[in-house]
Amino acid sequence: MNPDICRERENATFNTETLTNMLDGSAEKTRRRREIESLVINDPDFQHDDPNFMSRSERYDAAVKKSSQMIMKLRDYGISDPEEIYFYKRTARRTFHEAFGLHYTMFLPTLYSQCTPEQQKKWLPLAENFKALGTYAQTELGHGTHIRKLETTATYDPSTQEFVLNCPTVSSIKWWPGGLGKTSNHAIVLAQLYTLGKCHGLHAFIVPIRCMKTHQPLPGVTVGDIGPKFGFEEVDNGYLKLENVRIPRENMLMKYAQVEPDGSYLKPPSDKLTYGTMVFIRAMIVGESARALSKSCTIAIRYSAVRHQSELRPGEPEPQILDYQAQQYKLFPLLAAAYAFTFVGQYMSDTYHRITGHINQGDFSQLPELHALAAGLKAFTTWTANAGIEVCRMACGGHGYLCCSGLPDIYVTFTPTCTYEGENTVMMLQTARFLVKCYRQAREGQQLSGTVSYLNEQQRLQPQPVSSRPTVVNINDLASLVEAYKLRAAKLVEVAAKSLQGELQRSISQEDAWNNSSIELVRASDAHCHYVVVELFAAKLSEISDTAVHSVLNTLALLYALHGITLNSGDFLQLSQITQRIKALLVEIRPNAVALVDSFDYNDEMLNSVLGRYDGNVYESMFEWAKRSPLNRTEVRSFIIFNIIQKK
Ligand SMILES: CCCCC/C=C\C/C=C\C/C=C\CCCCC(=O)SCCNC(=O)CCNC(=O)[C@H](O)C(C)(C)COP(=O)(O)OP(=O)(O)OC[C@H]1O[C@@H](n2cnc3c(N)ncnc32)[C@H](O)[C@@H]1OP(=O)(O)O
Ligand SMILES: Cc1cc2nc3c(=O)[nH]c(=O)nc-3n(C[C@H](O)[C@H](O)[C@H](O)COP(=O)(O)OP(=O)(O)OC[C@H]3O[C@@H](n4cnc5c(N)ncnc54)[C@H](O)[C@@H]3O)c2cc1C
Repeated sequence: MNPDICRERENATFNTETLTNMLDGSAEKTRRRREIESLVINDPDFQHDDPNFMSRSERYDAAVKKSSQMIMKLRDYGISDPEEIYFYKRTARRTFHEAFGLHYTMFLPTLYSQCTPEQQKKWLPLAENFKALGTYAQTELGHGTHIRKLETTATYDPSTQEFVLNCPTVSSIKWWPGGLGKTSNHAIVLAQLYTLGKCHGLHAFIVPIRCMKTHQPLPGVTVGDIGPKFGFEEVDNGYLKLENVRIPRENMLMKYAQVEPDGSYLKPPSDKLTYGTMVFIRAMIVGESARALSKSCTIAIRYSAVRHQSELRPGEPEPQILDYQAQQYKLFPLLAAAYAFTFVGQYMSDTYHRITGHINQGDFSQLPELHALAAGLKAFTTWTANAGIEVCRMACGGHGYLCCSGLPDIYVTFTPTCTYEGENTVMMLQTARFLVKCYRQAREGQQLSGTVSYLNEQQRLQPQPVSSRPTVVNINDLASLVEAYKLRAAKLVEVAAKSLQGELQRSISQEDAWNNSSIELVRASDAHCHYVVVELFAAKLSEISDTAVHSVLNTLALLYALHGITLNSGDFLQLSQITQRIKALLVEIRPNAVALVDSFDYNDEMLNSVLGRYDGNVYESMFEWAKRSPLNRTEVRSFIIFNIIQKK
């Protein structure tokens, strides 16, 4: 064990196991999670070479093999709890996505949430036994964001009681769905529904695309892989062109909207229920932001504890780079954000399941807030985590740029979360739409609830415009900082609403007024989400009984809130002593930095990083890894070329 990393662990002021148990929910949950992870770690079937040493085709084949092995092994172990399946798979996946990812994350959830009981009876056994292997095909070459303008059509033929699916133009070709290119034999296809000559908008259809026996594309189906990407190399994101493909009427997901045999259309209680799967994934991505950022912090902070470089004081030995204030200022606010997003991810998942429970009982009243919260937090956390992963990579110097550091793979796998499942700017504008509506309701005296109730509060406190009020902050008191973030959010929502109002008074259209206020609208959503994150971090602290853990997390929460103020100092009254306070907090966190990342409890296999190894033996591991590179399988590779050059 590297002596530096040993010393770091000896200096910690709290028990990492206590914090790990808190993050898992209990000591028993930690035990069970580790037990499941060890099933993968000790399984020779999952000991394979680094995918970075493979070609794209080899990576895809290996991913399909791993997905298949996981299915069989989970069955053999009798593991069926979704959370335990997730622990097993994320250990086996390491940093990468799996070939059957879309089947689990979107195809199955769509069947669960949008099929009638009769349709579930038919499709769930097929899908749960992987006979029907599916994806979610919504995006087209011409449209990803603006889904009301998707062009694929599903036209009902009452004479045969079938839907005829068509991609009428090149821009209507389905493009991007994960697992579509080579893996899936079915797809949930989002298409404009036409019946009795009328268009009823976007609906979901189960479309067979490959023969379940031969896996050959079915008649009228053109399908394939869209080619190499920035990352996701083991995933066959694909294209799908449908030409007069007929499916039975019963293949339209009819839990909310129906087409009768004669073609008559029965509309849903809300036309946004078709968008439900997207809300689910957005809500889940918040937790993914926490995991990607916490893994990156684990790697960068452990490496910074064992890396010695330069000279702090002449004549002294080279210090650990973690002792540089600049290195701490890079990494510790990200460590604080990783903990904040861990708690927000738990809150978002709980809120999603609570509200969808009400929706399943027919109460749709909280759907707007769920959509706004999931959209905003997905954008806010992925933008922060995306940038943070890059900071962690660069904080590791040249070795961070090596694939064996794990950081490039974390980055290229995580970065599309800022785009897929709702492009982040678009999502922030969706949240802003909800905030402006709530602001107007508060102005009219309506009582708001949930995460926007502060808009009432600000109205009651003082009738004068919120934006004119100074932000007075006690920088050592988290409650005071939460109030500052609340006031900032209220201010920026008011500024956005007033910008809209001002635009409208110039008698331009609502749409142009909206577009001309987009900057204020996005900033209002960002401030709202930032307040929600700070508020939830503070609320979590009140649940922690262990004083040592409470103290170290309180320090992190203060750092997260104060650092956020310096990043947005224009919105807060710039408090000169904030920087000094931040420096003092960095010093307070320093002795606990490694223990705090240890508490995330990532085993080396999942971390997949020679820089972030638990034992800190970095250099030896880097050299061993490099020697396994395919280019090193022969001592000489281009001798012929050198020969030609030398002969000239
Ligand atoms: C099983 C374990 C799972 C674990 C998973 C964990 C993590 C996940 C990790 C990885 C996932 C792996 C792969 C994922 C791959 C990615 C897959 C995809 O990308 S699928 C495609 C995603 N595409 C999109 O997200 C499209 C984005 N665009 C839209 O959603 C819409 O076009 C829009 C921007 C929202 C605009 O819609 P529309 O034009 O219809 O609406 P507006 O006119 O703006 O507003 C009208 C009204 O509707 C409300 N609303 C909009 N959307 C929703 C919604 N989803 N739910 C509820 N309500 C909605 C909106 O608020 C307005 O209301 P009001 O103001 O009251 O009028
Ligand atoms: C790795 C990956 C996996 C994917 N998997 C799937 C999948 O499985 N199934 C599927 O259906 N799709 C999938 N997608 C597609 C994804 O959902 C879309 O790319 C995403 O919804 C963004 O849409 P777009 O590509 O059309 O971007 P665009 O909307 O064209 O975005 C381009 C720019 O336009 C801006 N913009 C667009 N509209 C507005 C507006 N109203 N106001 C202000 N600015 C605006 C955006 O902010 C952005 O800056 C995947 C994409 C990726 C990268």
